[in-house]
Amino acid sequence: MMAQSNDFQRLEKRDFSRKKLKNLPKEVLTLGTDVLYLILKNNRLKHVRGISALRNLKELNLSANELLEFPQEIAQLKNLEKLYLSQNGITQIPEGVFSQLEKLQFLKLSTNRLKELPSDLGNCKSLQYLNLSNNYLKDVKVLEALCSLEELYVKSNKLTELPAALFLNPDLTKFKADGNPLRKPPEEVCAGGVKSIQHYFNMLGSSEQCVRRVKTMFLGSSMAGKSTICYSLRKGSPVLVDIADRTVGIEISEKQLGGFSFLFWDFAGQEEYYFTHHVFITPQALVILAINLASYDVLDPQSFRDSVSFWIKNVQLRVPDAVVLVVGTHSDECRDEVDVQEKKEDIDRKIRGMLEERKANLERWKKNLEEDQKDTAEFSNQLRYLRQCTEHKLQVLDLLPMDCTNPEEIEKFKEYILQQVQNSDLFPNIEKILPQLYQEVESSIKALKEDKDIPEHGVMLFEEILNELNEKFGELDQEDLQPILRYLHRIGIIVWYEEIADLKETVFVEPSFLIKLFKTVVRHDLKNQLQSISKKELMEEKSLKVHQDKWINDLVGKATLHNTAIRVLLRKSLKELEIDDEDFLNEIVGNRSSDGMFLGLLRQFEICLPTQLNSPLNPQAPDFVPNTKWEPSNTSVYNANGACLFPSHRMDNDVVLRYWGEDMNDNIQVQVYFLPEIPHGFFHRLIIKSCSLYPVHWVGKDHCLVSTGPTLVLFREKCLKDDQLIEIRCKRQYRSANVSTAGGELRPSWDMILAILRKLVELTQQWPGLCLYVCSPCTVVDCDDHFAWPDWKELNGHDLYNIQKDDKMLCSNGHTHRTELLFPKASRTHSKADDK
Ligand SMILES: Nc1nc2c(ncn2[C@@H]2O[C@H](COP(=O)(O)OP(=O)(O)OP(=O)(O)O)[C@@H](O)[C@H]2O)c(=O)[nH]1
Repeated sequence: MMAQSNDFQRLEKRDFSRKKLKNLPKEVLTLGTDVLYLILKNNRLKHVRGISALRNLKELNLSANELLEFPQEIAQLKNLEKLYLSQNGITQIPEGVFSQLEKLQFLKLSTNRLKELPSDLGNCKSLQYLNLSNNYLKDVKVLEALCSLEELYVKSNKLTELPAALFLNPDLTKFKADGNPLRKPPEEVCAGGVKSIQHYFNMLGSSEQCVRRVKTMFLGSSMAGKSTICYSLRKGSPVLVDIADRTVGIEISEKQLGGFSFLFWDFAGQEEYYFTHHVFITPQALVILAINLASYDVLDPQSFRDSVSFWIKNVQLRVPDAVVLVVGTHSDECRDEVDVQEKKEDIDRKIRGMLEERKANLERWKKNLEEDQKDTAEFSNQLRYLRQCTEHKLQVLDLLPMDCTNPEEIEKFKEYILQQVQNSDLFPNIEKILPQLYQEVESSIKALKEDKDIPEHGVMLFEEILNELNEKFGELDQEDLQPILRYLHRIGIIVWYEEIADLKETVFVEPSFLIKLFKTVVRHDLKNQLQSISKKELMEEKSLKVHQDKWINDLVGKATLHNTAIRVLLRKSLKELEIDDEDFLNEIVGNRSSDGMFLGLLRQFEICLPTQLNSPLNPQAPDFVPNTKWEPSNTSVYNANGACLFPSHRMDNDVVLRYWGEDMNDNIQVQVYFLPEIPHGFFHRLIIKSCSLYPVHWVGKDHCLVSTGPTLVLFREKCLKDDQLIEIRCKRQYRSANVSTAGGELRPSWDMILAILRKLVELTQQWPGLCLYVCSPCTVVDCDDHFAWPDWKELNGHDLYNIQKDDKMLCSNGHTHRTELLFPKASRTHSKADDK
């Protein structure tokens, strides 16, 4: 009975993916009415003539092919419930197809070249899932009629407005629209989810306002003159900033100039603050890059790297669609006009060179892929992805020399900025439509700060803000305030982590206070800070000199900072900020039995890794080694509960290499290449993310080792022939001869590698300008060929084990490999597909 039903199912469901098909083979066309599910993804199909013969099809998967025209015959597949057409080059959908597909529930059309939708798409009354992301759509009004829609994705299109009626449908619960030039509702409202959008449209009904806001970020090395320009623009005349008033972290302010509202973010130049940038650097921004011309040296390549290219690459990775105004400050301190001109030309030329180089590198990657056509599916997937990367265009304007002490030049600079933001080629959509209430709440919060109705640190309970605002607005309730605060958080005016249980009641009305707090532990001179703790300060946390010595030793030796030390340092810096409200201090600092808000924030920002201090009974402590007798490395004088590991403080890889040993040729290996480079701080965050999955881990400077049971996985930063990459390696476990050596044995290794890869890909979301290339190298000595991973972009939510079907793979130099050593692959006996 069982066998019969399996046969029957096999007839119903046919999988022809990755067969390098250019036409539908006879074998498919003659399947007739028996087949219900047909998978043709990852082929090279340009058309599917004859498909209408498969009249009973319920599911058709044509994703990742080379279709340029929508296959009209699909209109005759009246039983179709699921249709996949993503990753093709379809430019147009004819009218009259979708009105025929009454049973269609699922439609995936992402990553095509659609500019318009057919008007009869609205007739698909059964449609529950629709994905139109990565197209060129300007209008989705037709979707209003889709009354059963539950999930809708329209990311990365050209949408400026969303139809309000779409959100009247109570079933629509999942919606994503990032990467669109939206004005109504603005992207920041959409990021808050369907409920926020519904609230926005409800509020808009009564009144609306047009806001022309320019998010302006001042970047550049320390002392370049960022604060000077920012303050001077605000005041309208030169403001000389005292060195003692250097920016700590970030300062946020707003200024009305020529009908535009400029929201200024003045970032501190010191590298220590770099980790906070991702919180504030947002899409569609104007970046003012300050470069000190007086100290710039045309002959020293390091000078360009430190003061220009580091920052441009940073912006390019984080905000690939930004406009960068380059300002050469301190021109008055240069030798003469000729010197200024020479430096200007040098910087402009080198910036152009840099941007060209990135383009050329992408082209080189593309060419490599084109030459390497051995597996067409992976080739076209990677190529499509590279094409997407090249679509981002960072615009860097020529350098403007400036003497920030000269009132005329400040005035000229103001005019220059206004001229640029009015240029619709550079800033196509500065206008945003907002309900009046959103604006009113924003200005009321500002007024509360100015009138000192709230404490200077700006840390408030949600309830407190609501009460304060209610005095003004009367009937404002929680449901109204939530989406508005969500929006202000996305804009960067406040910080509110509503998704974190411990923080959801707290709103940071002064985001810069948060960064000042981080400065307590994120600093180069942390050791000096620990040394400077006084006896009295130690006593407050019931600590002794001997503890202080241990804190210093553990910081230097293990890059860990004890939680008690953090509490002492934090208490000290809060006092320096003149915060003496004891309840508030306790809430932020915490105590021996409860963590305090600060530790939660450190975790949220992924600045450090919470770890346990050594304890004789704790096999989860950092130096526990699997399969060996557990012995504590020392018996701590201090047995408080926890500490934080700062990967950036690690100086070498000794501890990692001690447990890893030698690299072996039979290691399972995956390489992830980064273009243009691995972002600053990326690897440390990857360590923090990965180690939180595996409590047994060892952290080094640019190596990290994680383990579960006997399985060890190493990942490290590397540079190979000028290319930067992260390599993930796993040691093979060899079992006794009577155990099958089929793929199942490799599953624990692949599971760990995939877990780290997933974290890596998750992290790259914060750098939309980054290009990745994922591959497994040929492991034969001296062979430099590699096997590209076709589906790494689908790491989340897909079972990669079932993707590769062949048992063996051949590299271009003729070396044969078992597929399960190169890709996650289910063994024949364990394949889920076979079970189905
Ligand atoms: N002579 C002259 N001095 C300038 C000019 N621009 C800035 N300065 C001075 O340079 C010093 C540093 O300027 P800031 O504006 O604080 O520099 P910053 O880039 O904000 O520095 P960080 O806060 O450390 O990131 C201050 O003393 C300014 O007065 C300029 O064009 N000419």
